[in-house]
Amino acid sequence: MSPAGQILSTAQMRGAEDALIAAGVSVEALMQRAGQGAADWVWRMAGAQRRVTVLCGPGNNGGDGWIIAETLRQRGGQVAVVEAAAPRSAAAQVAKAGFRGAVVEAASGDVLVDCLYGTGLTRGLGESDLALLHGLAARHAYRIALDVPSGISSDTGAAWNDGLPDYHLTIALGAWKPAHGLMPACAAMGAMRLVEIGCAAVEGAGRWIARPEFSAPAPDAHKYRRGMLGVVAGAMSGAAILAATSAQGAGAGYVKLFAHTPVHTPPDLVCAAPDYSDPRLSALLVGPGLGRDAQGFFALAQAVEAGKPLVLDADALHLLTKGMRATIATPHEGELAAMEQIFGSGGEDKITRARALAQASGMVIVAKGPDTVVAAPDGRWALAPRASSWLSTAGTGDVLAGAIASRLASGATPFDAACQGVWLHGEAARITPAPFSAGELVKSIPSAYRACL
Ligand SMILES: NC(=O)C1=CN([C@@H]2O[C@H](COP(=O)(O)OP(=O)(O)OC[C@H]3O[C@@H](n4cnc5c(N)ncnc54)[C@H](OP(=O)(O)O)[C@@H]3O)[C@@H](O)[C@H]2O)[C@@H](O)CC1
Ligand SMILES: [K+]
Repeated sequence: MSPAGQILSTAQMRGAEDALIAAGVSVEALMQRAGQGAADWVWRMAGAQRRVTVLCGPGNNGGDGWIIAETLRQRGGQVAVVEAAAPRSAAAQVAKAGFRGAVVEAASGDVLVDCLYGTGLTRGLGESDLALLHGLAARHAYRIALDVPSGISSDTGAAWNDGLPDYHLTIALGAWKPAHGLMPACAAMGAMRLVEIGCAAVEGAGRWIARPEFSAPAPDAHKYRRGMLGVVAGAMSGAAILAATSAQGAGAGYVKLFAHTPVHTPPDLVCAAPDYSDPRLSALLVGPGLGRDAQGFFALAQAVEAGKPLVLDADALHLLTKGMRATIATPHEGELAAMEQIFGSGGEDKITRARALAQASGMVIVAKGPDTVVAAPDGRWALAPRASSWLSTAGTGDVLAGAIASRLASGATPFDAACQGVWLHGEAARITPAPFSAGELVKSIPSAYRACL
């Protein structure tokens, strides 16, 4: 994997930095790279006209701040430093010694650069740090967080303190961190930019879900070769029809609705009684609108028995039993908790939880929500880029499940199918005029697909 998009925990980031240091790069040189790269972004926002205040804490995040301040000063920027605490590390002390500008007690200005704490924060901010941060945040209209906003856990995205300021820009250093994609932290980060410092690819790193690349069907393609998906309908057939419509737009050549009683479907969607013996059937989706009664359980058990690549969503995730094998599951928070009960897994944050559940269940887990995590049983994991908050409406999960199942039926590996479906869903939301219903969202799936050709 390329190091460019990798997402590293604090421990992995330290390892990557240690590897650079072992290869002969000094900590001071790394700090210069990080600080100067960040200063470029601050300069883009502030230029020479706007007054910049850099808040420097005791660690290397503060060290970066001193370098940012000096870099801006040398370019002719108006910059002052507020020193929350004296630097503790040798590199940060060198950085401070290199600053030739003004150090002030309290400041107002146009742009605040928060370099109070970065990845080394181990507990909540104390009262004086909080008061300083709040006061400065209130007196600066534009706020930039360096690496991560001070007061949040870089590994989990949790806030150590209540009521932390929000930011217009967050500049990640060296690599992305889990907090850049996890709630609640990522909601307060504004735009996000990365400054590279030369880290190599790290084993076990996460990655961002990126736009997939698809190609037009081969000249001799036919509907079965492009993938045939069966969507199992249950008590509420509307949800299954929505998922099936999404699947039709996401690449599968043939989508069939399996219903025990005839359902009125659009003209291009075939409805038939469940028959899983067709060897051309390449994947199944069960769960949207299934119902949680005995009939729902029977339909789920039948689908599992078919032994096809299988996507589980919604009610199927509540009916699931430990022995049932499936390929991909797409739980929201409540369904994730229900699955954790079934498989006996858990964890502190969403990435850990999704990875633990993937390992315990043997399925690719799409832990969906405002911060969607995809995790595979082999340890791979990925985060979805921030998606439209208008997705918080009924039926959008059915659209997602349909898109993922369609990619699986089309021949993508389970992990890729999950990531591709998540991307198509996010892109469809981006291009659909808001506010939208799930029915409007699903109409944008083909356009999202087209963006990948
Ligand atoms: N290493 C490198 O090569 C590079 C690192 N880079 C930069 O370094 C940052 C990570 O640096 P860091 O590890 O020094 O952590 P950082 O968050 O600045 O401060 C930790 C200090 O604060 C203290 N402390 C912790 N919590 C506290 C609290 N609540 N209240 C009070 N004190 C608290 C803690 O000491 P403690 O009290 O826990 O013993 C420690 O002294 C990273 O985000 C990036 O900006 C880049 O320049 C690239 C090169
Ligand atoms: K910070």
